[in-house]
Amino acid sequence: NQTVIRRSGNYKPPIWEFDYIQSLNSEYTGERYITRASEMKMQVKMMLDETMEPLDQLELIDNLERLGISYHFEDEIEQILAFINRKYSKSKEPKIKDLYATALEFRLLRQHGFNVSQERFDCFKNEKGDFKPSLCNDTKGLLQLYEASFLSIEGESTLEMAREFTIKHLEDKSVDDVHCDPFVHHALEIPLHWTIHRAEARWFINKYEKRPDMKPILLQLAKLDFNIVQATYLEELKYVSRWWERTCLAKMLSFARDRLVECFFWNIGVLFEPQYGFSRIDATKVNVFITIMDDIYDVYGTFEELELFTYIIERWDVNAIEQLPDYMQIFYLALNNFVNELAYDVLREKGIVIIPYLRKVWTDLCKAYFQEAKWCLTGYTPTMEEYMENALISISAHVILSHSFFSVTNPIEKEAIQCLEKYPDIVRWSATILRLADDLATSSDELERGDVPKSIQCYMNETGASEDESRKHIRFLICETWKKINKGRDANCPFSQTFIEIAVNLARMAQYMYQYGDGHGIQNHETKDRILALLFEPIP
Ligand SMILES: CC1(C)[C@@H]2CC[C@@]1(C)[C@@H](OP(=O)([O-])OP(=O)([O-])[O-])C2
Ligand SMILES: [Mg+2]
Ligand SMILES: [Mg+2]
Ligand SMILES: [Mg+2]
Ligand SMILES: [Mg+2]
Ligand SMILES: [Mg+2]
Repeated sequence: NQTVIRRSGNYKPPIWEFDYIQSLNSEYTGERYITRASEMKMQVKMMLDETMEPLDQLELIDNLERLGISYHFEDEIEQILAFINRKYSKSKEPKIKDLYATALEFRLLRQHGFNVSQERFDCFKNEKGDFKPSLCNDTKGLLQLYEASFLSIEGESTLEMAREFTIKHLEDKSVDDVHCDPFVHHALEIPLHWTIHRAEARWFINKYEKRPDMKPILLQLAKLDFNIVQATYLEELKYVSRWWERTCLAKMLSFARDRLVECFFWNIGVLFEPQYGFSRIDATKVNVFITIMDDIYDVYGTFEELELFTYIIERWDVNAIEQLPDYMQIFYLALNNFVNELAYDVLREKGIVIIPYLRKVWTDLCKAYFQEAKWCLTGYTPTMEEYMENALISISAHVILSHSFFSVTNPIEKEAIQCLEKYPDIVRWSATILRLADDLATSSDELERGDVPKSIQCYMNETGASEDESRKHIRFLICETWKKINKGRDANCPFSQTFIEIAVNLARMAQYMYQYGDGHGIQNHETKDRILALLFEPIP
């Protein structure tokens, strides 16, 4: 047979090898730490009960959330916020005029699903309807108004104006005064509403320690809980790393990205609560299979091989495996085994057969990949609409979220599956942010190596915009999609709050992973440092 020319992704080997991962141990797995943490949680529960002043309650809740320990006190927090929400709507006394308190209360209520109106900020506008310039001296208030503005939905002009007003004045501060409040730099990097819990906790714990009003019990519980949860993650990582080693897929498919730790890391952003360990392990396997399949289509497979592979996957015909080239045979069998194992666990625990649904999402993914391969082969640049219709599938969010849905949902209701199959809004919006954040970070390398034109290039081709203008437009689309996510929370799909949070966290994790370029494929030092801080190094 003629020599086949194959592209290469020039991917570097993994930073952390199997033996290193297996050598990792955390002291925080001991029973005594769990006991100690439970005692401290009781003290914090009492603190929540004894705090009566609304602003103190709001600040305590905000600190618990930023310290990463609010998930232990969800009921108490909901009760306090519901009371504050009821009280506000009834109270006759003049509304609080303090921007900091108003914005903090607004953000926390919106974050927890209370539909409070943006009109609360009208008292901070002048007769022209602009925010009073005098506010730009109130850094604390500006910061809270900035964070609150990211809870906006479409058409909320006051919050849109608040975002522009606060970004302008906060950027001026961070440029003028290098030693300005580290919270300003941190906020301008990523707004709170878009950050993942574990990353914010790791950063905020250090800052909280230096605060004059720091409460020692909160700091100690936050550190201990962070380290206990990290020890849980480490055991899961070692477990799934043994699975990965046993498959030998990294060796046999050496053209693909070997990124087990990164594939696991995605899941501490998406599904961080300790009790979801098995879901994180399965979700890591899903990410590993997607990453390899993506490289089979983007990098290594010849067009004929891809055509045959797509044909066989569409029929999910394991007997036809003989027709595939060796590297596709081993991959397909590994994927088939994984799908069957997951389906077996769900049948045993939840009494429902999910094989047809899993095969469908993998098939849809392959067809979307093959569509991109055809455009790449013919050199066709799709319109933005054509590209996005296909790229919302090829970014694999529906595969990731479908597996998570079956893993965390119990009982699994038929109408929820039917809603999931129709590619519901919450999945589409999460996919949109994942796709756009991915393209912003990975498209330059992908085009250099040879790949389908991505959203940036499609928009440039369609509108004549420059690359900078196109990237700005993509970032604008991410903001607009967040407004849909913010509104869509009370969508009438019968999904659990847990699943909706997972879908929203996938969007957050995408922006986090791609914040400084391709953190997944190129393994930039920011992602490496973050993995060390969140996964390997306990807080001292
Ligand atoms: C899990 C993922 C987010 C999905 C598959 C691997 C990824 C890290 C990313 O990889 P990429 O090559 O950038 O995907 P695409 O741009 O080729 O669709 C797309
Ligand atoms: Mg939760
Ligand atoms: Mg790719
Ligand atoms: Mg691809
Ligand atoms: Mg990409
Ligand atoms: Mg790629």
